[in-house]
Amino acid sequence: MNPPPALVVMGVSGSGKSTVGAALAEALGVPFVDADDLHPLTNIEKMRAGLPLDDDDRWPWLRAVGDAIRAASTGTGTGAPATGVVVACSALRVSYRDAILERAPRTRFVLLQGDREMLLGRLRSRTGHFMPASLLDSQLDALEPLGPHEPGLTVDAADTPEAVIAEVRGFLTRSPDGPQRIAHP
Ligand SMILES: Nc1ncnc2c1ncn2[C@@H]1O[C@H](COP(=O)(O)OP(=O)(O)O)[C@@H](O)[C@H]1O
Ligand SMILES: O=C(O)[C@H](O)[C@@H](O)[C@H](O)[C@H](O)COP(=O)(O)O
Repeated sequence: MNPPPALVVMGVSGSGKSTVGAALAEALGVPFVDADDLHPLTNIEKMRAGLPLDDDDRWPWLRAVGDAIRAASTGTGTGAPATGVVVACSALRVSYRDAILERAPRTRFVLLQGDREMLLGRLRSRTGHFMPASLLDSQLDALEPLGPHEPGLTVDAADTPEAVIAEVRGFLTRSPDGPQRIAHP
């Protein structure tokens, strides 16, 4: 049997990746990985200083994210059985998602899409995080929505985590196996 697919909960800063991703992993009974924890310190310091990351900053990080997904979802290198995994990762551009798919081909993406005002409100009231609200616009500029040929689904970032979990469960039931390409609205 194929191992369960990996899910990447993606979107701009403040869209709820960490919150929804952790709740989704718990609901599905699989491990959760926050890609924020895979950034090199130089990336964290750059964002903390209010500077957006560029491709050179992101490629090594995305490779590490892809490797972590492959390891967790197949058990490779961990000695653990394949369990599936949920990862919170911005994965803003198609090319970034392709880089993840190269390493972990059965990954599906869950894009949390929200409007700027809501996201800004969330970031301004979030405390204890390195990412300043001033970087939101650079994130929205970089974001490329999921295309019709990408595997995954787009959901409303304003929904409750429970509602997103229900949508993802429905999606997994409709396409339980393999890297199907799902049409997006
Ligand atoms: N679905 C949601 N509804 C209401 N608030 C949320 C939701 N998801 C996240 N939040 C809140 O918004 C802020 C940003 O969420 P977070 O998960 O850190 O986003 P991201 O990981 O995408 O940057 C946090 O303060 C979090 O509590
Ligand atoms: O590609 C990037 O520019 C960063 O990875 C960024 O998108 C990511 O969102 C940060 O890690 C901020 O953390 P939060 O998304 O948790 O705010």
